[in-house]
Amino acid sequence: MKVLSTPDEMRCWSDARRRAGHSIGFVPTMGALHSGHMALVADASRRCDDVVVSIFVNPLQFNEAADFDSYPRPIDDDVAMCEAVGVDAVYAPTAATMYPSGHQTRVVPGELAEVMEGAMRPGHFEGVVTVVAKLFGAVRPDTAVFGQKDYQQLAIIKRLAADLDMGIEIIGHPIVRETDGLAQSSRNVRLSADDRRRAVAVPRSLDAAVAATAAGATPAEAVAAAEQVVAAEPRARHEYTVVFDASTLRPLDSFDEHSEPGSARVATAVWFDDVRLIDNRDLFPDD
Ligand SMILES: Nc1ncnc2c1ncn2[C@@H]1O[C@H](COP(=O)(O)OP(=O)(O)OP(=O)(O)O)[C@@H](O)[C@H]1O
Ligand SMILES: CC(C)(CO)[C@@H](O)C(=O)[O-]
Ligand code: BAL
Repeated sequence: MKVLSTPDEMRCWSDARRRAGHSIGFVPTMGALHSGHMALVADASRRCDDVVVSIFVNPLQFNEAADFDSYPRPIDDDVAMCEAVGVDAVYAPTAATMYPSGHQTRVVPGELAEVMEGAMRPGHFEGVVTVVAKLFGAVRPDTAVFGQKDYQQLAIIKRLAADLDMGIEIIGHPIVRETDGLAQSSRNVRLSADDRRRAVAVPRSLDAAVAATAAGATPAEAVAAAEQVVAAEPRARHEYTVVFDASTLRPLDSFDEHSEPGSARVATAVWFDDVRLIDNRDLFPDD
């Protein structure tokens, strides 16, 4: 497995693979890898001949300096994990390589970035879309796999690839959960043992929204059912719960045209101390 650290090295590797007739699958990450990331890698390797994983904690997408500083960075473990599952190349540039002095171009996302995470984290998606465009430019993948855990990010990146004619297939991989239902996330390691147990309130709140919807609730009632579960957990600080159209991400007032699987979702953000957890679910699951 190759570990590459500049865009030129990355492009050169990728061009050679493509000349050899290989297709390239790409999994962009910020490191602190867990089995959720490994599921994305497995997905990419089923679809493509070679798999590239990028590891870069992108300063441009952090709207809080403390969150950036405390983001876990176990780079040696991450590289070992990639090697163990047969990743072909890790792209791990430094911030100075990605954003050398004089770097000034930004990619601006559209309306999809204005709600939920975009409303709560000003500038976040401009940072995400800019770095993903740069990573795509260095890796030049045929296919890129993103997690549905960051559902809004996935929708925005699908638009990025389509709107900028990138010719890259964007795949959304289902959320990988711990046995108690908590979505796997790099930030989970920052929860205390007690908060980790209590954090199950986050997926349970989404379960409550799904159950309420199945019982005929309106979107507002489904949100209230979810919020009630979080409110019952004294260590949790609720930030938002939204029921939205799965394609446009617009909040829903009614389910009149949204009763099919995949048509409407619920998303939430909840804090435990200084750790912010996000999660989302299909409101009309077909299982
Ligand atoms: N539990 C999961 N299931 C599916 N995909 C996931 C999961 N966790 C992360 N991903 C995906 O992995 C990719 C890289 O995410 P990232 O490196 O930010 O990890 P993370 O666990 O989401 O960390 P955090 O949310 O704490 O920043 C993203 O496409 C993300 O959606
Ligand atoms: C896509 C991404 C790697 C861009 O930094 C990041 O937002 C993430 O890990 O989801
Ligand atoms: N996985 C989302 C990246 C972020 O929280 O910045």
